[in-house]
Amino acid sequence: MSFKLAVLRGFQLSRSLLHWGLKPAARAAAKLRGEPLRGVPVGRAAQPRPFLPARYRYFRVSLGGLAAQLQSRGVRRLLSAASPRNRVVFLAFGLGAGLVEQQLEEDHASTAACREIQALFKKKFQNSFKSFTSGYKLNDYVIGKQIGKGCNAAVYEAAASFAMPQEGGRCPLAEQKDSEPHLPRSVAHFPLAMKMMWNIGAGSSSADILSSMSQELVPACPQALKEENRSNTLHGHFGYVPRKMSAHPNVITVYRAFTAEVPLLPGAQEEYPDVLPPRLNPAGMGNNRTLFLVMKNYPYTLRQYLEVSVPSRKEGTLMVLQLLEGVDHLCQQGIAHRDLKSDNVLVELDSDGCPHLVITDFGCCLAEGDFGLKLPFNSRCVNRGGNACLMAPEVATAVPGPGMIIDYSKSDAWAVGAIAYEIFGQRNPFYSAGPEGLDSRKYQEKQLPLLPSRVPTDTHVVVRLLLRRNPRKRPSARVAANMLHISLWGGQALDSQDWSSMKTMADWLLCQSAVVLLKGCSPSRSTVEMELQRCFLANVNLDDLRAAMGFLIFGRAQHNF
Ligand SMILES: Nc1ncnc2c1ncn2[C@@H]1O[C@H](COP(=O)(O)OP(=O)(O)OP(=O)(O)O)[C@@H](O)[C@H]1O
Repeated sequence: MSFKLAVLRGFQLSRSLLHWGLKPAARAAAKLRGEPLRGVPVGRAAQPRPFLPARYRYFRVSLGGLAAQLQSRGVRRLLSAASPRNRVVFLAFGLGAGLVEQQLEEDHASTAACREIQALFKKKFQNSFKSFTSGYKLNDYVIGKQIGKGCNAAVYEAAASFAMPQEGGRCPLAEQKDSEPHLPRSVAHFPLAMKMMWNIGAGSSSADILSSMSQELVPACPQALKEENRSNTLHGHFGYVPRKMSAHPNVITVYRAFTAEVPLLPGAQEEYPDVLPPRLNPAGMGNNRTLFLVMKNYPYTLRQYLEVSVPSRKEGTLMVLQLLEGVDHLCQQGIAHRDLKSDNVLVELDSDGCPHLVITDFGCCLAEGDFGLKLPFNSRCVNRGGNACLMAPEVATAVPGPGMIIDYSKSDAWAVGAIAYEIFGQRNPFYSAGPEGLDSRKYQEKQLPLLPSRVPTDTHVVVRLLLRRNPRKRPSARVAANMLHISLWGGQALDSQDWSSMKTMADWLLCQSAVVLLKGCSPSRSTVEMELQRCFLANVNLDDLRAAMGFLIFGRAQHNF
């Protein structure tokens, strides 16, 4: 090996320490020098880098040990005794190890900055709910016409005397935004939506109904249930207590949930006679009481919205990003929606006319306290979720058996990838019948159709990565969301910079925080963009950012070939 090459190798080896073995190496070095370990969270540090192949992980640890030894006095003594040629090679190693130290310092500073930024933005999302003591009876509401229907429920527009729009158009229960002029008239006059579940076989006592329809209560706010029902659920009176979720701008909030006798609502005899109780239809099979859920009334579902509008490039990306933020929020709370589709996403327009998306209909969700996002799949009777077309490959291909588990931690993110085609004006490839249609159980990634050329490259990259068959090679919703945040707001500042430098990233994050804080101070309304930026900063984490950057660089490189 030539002298120059040896020096270069020494330096390169130390650089790879930086890249792959940074924290273990630095820990070992600090330990050898008897210094206390600072700042680096242990659990996080132990996680493998996204592109470090498993076979190199052992190597990472040994490189770490090597870096530590380079710092030790013994090696320094060895250095002084070595020939000039070897000394230069050792020095090159030393320089690299010095860089490890420097990078570690940057890491400490960036981790601390991330923590502070998170704390600043992690305020609880307020869903503009005002605590009323009423709204737990059907009689509290005026019910208008039917606005939707699924396989399990009919949804009606509703208003409540205690929550009617007041002078100036403000509704105390579900606060109207300044975008009211965009809304169809009925939404302004009926600010609420009432979902009446169809009850076949769930019994007629409140406890039985709440128990068997408990998934619908997952997005319910703490005041949604009346005190006695709340304490029943809290004390596990029902066999199964689903997780409760905190509010999020991209997830529906159920304001009220109560049981009542099934009324004869407009269109009932014509549209769903079979599920009515015999009291209303002698041939009906429904129970006498059922569950009612009160939510905000949204003017469109995503499917309806896309039938009448073509989102711009940026709006399309913001829509995908909102779905990812909503899904990430669910994952963080150990909940998988399992039935994401454009009918289960509601849309309203913000004050700038940008579509604001919320995920709704939790009837198929997985929200069990014991297993989190992993479902034991030991029998065919276990329900693996809703809509089979948009079932992620790992769910659709799972075979039941002893010890089998379905991991849902990235399945909703996969569905977002499929819905992105609809957002960008194409047919969802997993819906189309015929030779062009793809089957999530069998498709190959190269069969995925290209998105229209107007779609930004990074968005294209994210969609393709989300639709990877192997969940281990697929980014999580958080990482995919970060990729879009970086692409939307980091581009200009960071394109020309060295992203591997944590300092560059931390500087950018601090700038973003300042911008969002300043925008938040202005009396103007909250917009989709502002809300998304707040979400990003509230969840900012160094490892997820690094992973997002890694995926972006990798995806961009692939896209250009
Ligand atoms: N909050 C709301 N605001 C406006 N429309 C709504 C609202 N909630 C539901 N809808 C409308 O009602 C339809 C049916 O609602 P939902 O999907 O919750 O019922 P479901 O019977 O549980 O559906 P599925 O067949 O997917 O199980 C939706 O597709 C939508 O058109």
